[in-house]
Amino acid sequence: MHRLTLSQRLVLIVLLPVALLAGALSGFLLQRSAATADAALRDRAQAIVSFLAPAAEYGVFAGNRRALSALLGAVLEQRDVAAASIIDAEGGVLASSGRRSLPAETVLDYASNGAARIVATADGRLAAIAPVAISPLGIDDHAAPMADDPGVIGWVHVELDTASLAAHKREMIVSTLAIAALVLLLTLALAWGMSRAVSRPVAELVRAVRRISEGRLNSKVGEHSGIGELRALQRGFNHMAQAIAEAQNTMQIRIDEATAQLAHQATHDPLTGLPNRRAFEQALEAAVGASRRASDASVLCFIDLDNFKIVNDTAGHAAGDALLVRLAALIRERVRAGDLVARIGGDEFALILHGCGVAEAHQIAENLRRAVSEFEFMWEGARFTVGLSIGLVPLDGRLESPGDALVAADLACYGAKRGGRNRVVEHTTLPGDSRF
Ligand SMILES: Nc1nc2c(ncn2[C@@H]2O[C@H](COP(=O)(O)OP(=O)(O)OP(=O)(O)O)[C@@H](O)[C@H]2O)c(=O)[nH]1
Repeated sequence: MHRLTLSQRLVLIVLLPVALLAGALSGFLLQRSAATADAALRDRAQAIVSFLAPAAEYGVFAGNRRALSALLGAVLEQRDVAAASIIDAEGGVLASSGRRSLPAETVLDYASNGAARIVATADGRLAAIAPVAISPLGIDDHAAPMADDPGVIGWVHVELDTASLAAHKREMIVSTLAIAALVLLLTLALAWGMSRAVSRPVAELVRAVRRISEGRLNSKVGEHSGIGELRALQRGFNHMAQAIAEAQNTMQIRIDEATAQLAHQATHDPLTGLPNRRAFEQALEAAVGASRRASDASVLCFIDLDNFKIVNDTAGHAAGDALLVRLAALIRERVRAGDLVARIGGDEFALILHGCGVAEAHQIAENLRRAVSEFEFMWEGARFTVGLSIGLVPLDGRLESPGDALVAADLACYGAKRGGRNRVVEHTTLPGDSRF
């Protein structure tokens, strides 16, 4: 039973009681109708002999066999009458018609010992026996003659064939079973339709829940169930699935934003928004590698602000911060789109000028230096100017590592500081060289 599907269970729930009821009702009706048919046949047999006995009185009394035979001929024309006979009080057959099942002695036995007037014979007939009595009043329903009544002068006996009764019973059984089968078939069709109306939406919901649990959150079900409660369930499910999908989308967007923000924070300077030292070191490693592998030349510039500390000390840290932001933008505007500008320390910046010759790099660096030195920073009425000391190193494949490149650029910048600040100095010797 536990292996049955929902649909099969629903069909069984409806069909079982109906089948039991149909069986019980059919049995009851068949029994009742069989009993009624039996009783009707017995009544007919009784009625025939009750009519025949007084009619035969004169013939028996007079021994008029011809009249009695004519009487029996009329009786034999009655429906289902298979045989009839009239016997005298001693058992002598006065008239007989049809093929009798009960011999005269047996009829006399039944009659004389007062046994039932209606008996079933061995070959399936129904026999009715009635006395023929001399009575001025005839056969009286209220005072029927008894077997040992001296007025009894003979007996009439009629045998009814029960074949048509049996056929009638068979017809009853067949038609009752056919009606029961029809009722069961109709109930089955109805139960099947009902169970499908319930089980199909439920199965669809189960499939959708499974899809959602597998991560397919856009799963929906149809909202066209004919059953109101199920339709409400379908709508509710779709709203719920949509809410889950939207919550998931919102969450994913926030996760993506947070991830992007974290990635940006990991590689950018929060004050100026420029790539930070970490991003710069990665870019420098790539540039040095490219210069050594494919002679893909670049130029590294190490930039240190001149006299920046004065701004901090005079106008405060916030002023220093604001100046750093302005200078970062100023530098960014003056290099090419593909060049890298990074803030790698407090007042230190670095440039990687990709695919750039030394002469062009000098031009760019000089342009920057001039622009910064000409820039006047105003803060609360005070005016500040700063300069740039720039150390320039060609990444032409001769430097072995990013570390070497950075040391060389730092040294060149230091040279610019030593040379009086606000200038561009190119580093021309190699690491390992005694002058490096
Ligand atoms: N406002 C601000 N100041 C910073 C920041 N990071 C570093 N500094 C300051 O920048 C200054 C850098 O020192 P120095 O390079 O010696 O100052 P300088 O005046 O430029 O000296 P020279 O390079 O010799 O010209 C220090 O006073 C630091 O406190 C920052 O993020 N914001």
